[in-house]
Amino acid sequence: MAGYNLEAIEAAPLKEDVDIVIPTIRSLDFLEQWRPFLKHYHLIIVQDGDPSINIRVPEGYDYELYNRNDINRILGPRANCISYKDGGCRCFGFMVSKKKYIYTIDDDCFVAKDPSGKEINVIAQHIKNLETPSTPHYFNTLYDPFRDGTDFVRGYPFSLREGVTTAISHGLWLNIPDYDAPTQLVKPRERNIRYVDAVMTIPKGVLYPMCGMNLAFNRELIGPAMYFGLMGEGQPISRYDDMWAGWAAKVVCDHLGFGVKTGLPYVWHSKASNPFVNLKKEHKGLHWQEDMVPFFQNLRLSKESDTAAKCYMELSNMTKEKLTEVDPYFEKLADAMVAWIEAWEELNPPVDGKDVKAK
Ligand SMILES: O=c1ccn([C@@H]2O[C@H](COP(=O)(O)OP(=O)(O)O[C@H]3O[C@@H](CO)[C@H](O)[C@H]3O)[C@@H](O)[C@H]2O)c(=O)[nH]1
Ligand SMILES: [Mn+2]
Repeated sequence: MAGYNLEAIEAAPLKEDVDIVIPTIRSLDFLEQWRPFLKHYHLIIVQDGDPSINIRVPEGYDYELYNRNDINRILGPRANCISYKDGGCRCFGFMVSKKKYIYTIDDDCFVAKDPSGKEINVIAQHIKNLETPSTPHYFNTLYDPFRDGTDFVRGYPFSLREGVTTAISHGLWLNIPDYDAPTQLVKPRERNIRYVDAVMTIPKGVLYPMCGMNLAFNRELIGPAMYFGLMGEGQPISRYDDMWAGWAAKVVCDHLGFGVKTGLPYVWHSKASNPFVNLKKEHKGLHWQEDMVPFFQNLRLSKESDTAAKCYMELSNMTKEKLTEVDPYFEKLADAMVAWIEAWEELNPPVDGKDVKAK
């Protein structure tokens, strides 16, 4: 696609502009294998669970590490908005970063190979996805027209070919797919071995189940809407952290005129979490998603909400108003959403008194 120097994006991995956020309750040994691709980047590690455990960060990495004591110290009374004993604690890392882009990855994901056997540079592909426009208003049947060797197909209106700024790049997984507990239970041996060489824009008005395992986004544009909710210990729900963030961030992107892509790059997801444990953690979410998804599908944000933070405050009011009838938990979640935005704004004061506004 003319006008975008994809070679240059590949050669320059934007190391000054990207932070890598890793939530972990296990070990960081997986970083040994990632060294060729991740060693140039700054890591923000969010250690979940017992803060007295010392976790080892493999040699040579530049990193910040936060445990629960650090989160409590930095956020004070607002620390309650960060989940405990749930991968959703990763969003604390989004808040303390100062970079334009975030790449977040789970600690059981490894370097995947493309069908030619070449190791996949996840950051290079996510940056390509993010630095080229999305096309949410009309579907291109040859997928992302901004990739090398393809373009807009016949019948694609020229007025729409400029596209919109991309805010989210959702990458996929080989080996262990991101299934819910019931699907894991009935297909314990299923593995994803299908490498689909495609990136596509998720159309405007369409929601999707966003997985936090291999995800990149522009935190300047959409960071405040990437709240992974209030889940885990002390809450009636877990493992819907990324789902909540994905639904909210998509409606905010649609409202502000930003795009969301899904597809490449792949990671190799190594570990199947225990489906029985997952069922216990997820069962309320399995019921509530039948209400949460229509809630996000039907809501309309106001014209006055012209930044991600303002949209998110409006979403918090709507959550309280509409979802509390599903369960009183949603009132707590709505309050946590407000605390999240207040904490975000304290740690990320608007530059020159201004937030990033919609186009
Ligand atoms: O209490 C916890 C549990 C986990 N983590 C860290 O979060 C990620 C993902 O955890 P895990 O690999 O156990 O979960 P999966 O089922 O394979 O992954 C999917 O579930 C999602 C919902 O939480 C998650 O985003 C998906 O990728 C690992 O890094 C764990 O160490 C944690 O911090 N606290
Ligand atoms: Mn996993």
